[in-house]
Amino acid sequence: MNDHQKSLILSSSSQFPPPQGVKLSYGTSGFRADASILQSTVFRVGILAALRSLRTQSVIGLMITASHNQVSDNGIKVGDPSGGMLTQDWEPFADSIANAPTPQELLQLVEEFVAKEGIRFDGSRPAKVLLGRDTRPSGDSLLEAAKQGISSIVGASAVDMGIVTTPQLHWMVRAKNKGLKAAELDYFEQLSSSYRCLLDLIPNGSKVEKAENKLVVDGANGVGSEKLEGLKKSLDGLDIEIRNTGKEGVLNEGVGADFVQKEKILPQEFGPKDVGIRCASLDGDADRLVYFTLPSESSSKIDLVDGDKILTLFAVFIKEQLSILTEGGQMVEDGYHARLGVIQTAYANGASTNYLRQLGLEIALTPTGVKYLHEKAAEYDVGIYFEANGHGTILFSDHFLSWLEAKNNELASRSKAILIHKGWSICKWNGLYQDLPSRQLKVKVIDRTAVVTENAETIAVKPPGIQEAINAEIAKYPCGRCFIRPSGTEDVVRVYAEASTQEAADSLANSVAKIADQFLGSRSSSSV
Ligand SMILES: CC(=O)N[C@H]1[C@@H](OP(=O)(O)O)O[C@H](CO)[C@@H](O)[C@@H]1O
Ligand SMILES: [Mg+2]
Repeated sequence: MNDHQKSLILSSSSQFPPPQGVKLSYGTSGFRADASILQSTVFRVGILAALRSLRTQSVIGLMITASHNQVSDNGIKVGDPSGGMLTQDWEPFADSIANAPTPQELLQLVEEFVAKEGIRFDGSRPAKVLLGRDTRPSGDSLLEAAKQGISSIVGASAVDMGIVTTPQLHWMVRAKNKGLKAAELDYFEQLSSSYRCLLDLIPNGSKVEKAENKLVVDGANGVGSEKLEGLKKSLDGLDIEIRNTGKEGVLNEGVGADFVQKEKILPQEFGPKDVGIRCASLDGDADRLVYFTLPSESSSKIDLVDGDKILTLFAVFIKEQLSILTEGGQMVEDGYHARLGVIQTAYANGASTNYLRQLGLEIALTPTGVKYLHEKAAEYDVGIYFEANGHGTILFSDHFLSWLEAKNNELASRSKAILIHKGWSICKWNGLYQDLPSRQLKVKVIDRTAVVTENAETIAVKPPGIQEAINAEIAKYPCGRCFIRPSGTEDVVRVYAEASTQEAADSLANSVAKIADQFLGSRSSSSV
């Protein structure tokens, strides 16, 4: 690092003093806090992104969003060259620079890290960072802070992709690094043409009834609604109505995937007229999707088709596809066995895990957060991961894809039979298994980091004695399951409970919330 570079970091960072008395950490999905205290953090993550770009000699993504959090919060997360999340190896550096009290200390941390990582400033391939943001009003000024951080690294450039969804930004970063077209229209084109390819596998058009074709989407009053409007234009034959577009309501307030999944009631703007119709909810940055239907006009209680059910549908379908390929000993002939893995977190409904296990699937459990699930899924030839709240995707290994390409003709002619065979409605899909009743609570404690967990967050090892107290409660409930963990996106401890009836799940969650209060010191608790 030359003197010019050092003085650039010192002078620009003096414009962004860190907030006093606050310790931020790169949580489940980047930094999140009240937007008013994030300028300095976002500026510093801008520096980190430019360094990551130099280190990987690739384009890096920065997304300014607080997803499902309330509108006054914001946050920032880094996207790695592959389109995934920032490698976890860099998170300690993110934490340390975010909390460095002075420009001099910040510079020292950067210098040490640059030396450790062997980052070179020879100008051969300058840093490039793609920036995206959700619809939060604080997004504009945080975007400026990120740009300032990026331009504190000599030669680095920031490309503003505007208001985009989180999946769009990840896709754009990946496409850029593969030398492919990476504009928003290219994204829509890829999604719609892939969808058309799937439909083309069904001879004589779709078997789905006209009424089943209608989909009403709750856009969470966020970015997803506008983007879905754009995508709709290139999607023929799908009858999509979008509500909660943000023109009137407030982001994530009584709307969106997080609300729907945790409250299990209709979001705003939905009502008795929607009985029996297939509905879906996105979250604030449109990287979560859950489906639901309203079974009866007399109540706003919904039948939820959550991330676990989406995962199950994919798992059933892909397992069938793989077994077709095995028929006739084809895979054996090749000496190749594709490994299919299903990845869940402790929040997965126990009934889904049982169902998947009965199908003979290999199931892995990771801590909460896409970064953990994605990493685990990448260990398989086909890795399917979903959080119960609707984050997820399917990963195919390069090896599997090239093997599949070689078998292309064979697969195309056989897979038609499977799709015709299905022709499922949302009710049929939902009926794959019955969810166990569950309840989530948040407990506001004095210091949530006092809770330390193990075994994919299913056991609290600190504070001492808390797990024993929780176990004693669980033992009182048939089919009871319960765990606590500190949230990585909000200043709360989360309680999750499952039991054989809703009353029992509620009561177990409430008792364990009280235990959390007693051990950790409460600041008052609330549901969901
Ligand atoms: C119980 C729950 O839904 N937790 C969510 C939530 O994380 P917490 O660390 O629980 O606050 O936000 C994450 C990011 O959106 C998401 O990945 C995760 O599943
Ligand atoms: Mg989100």
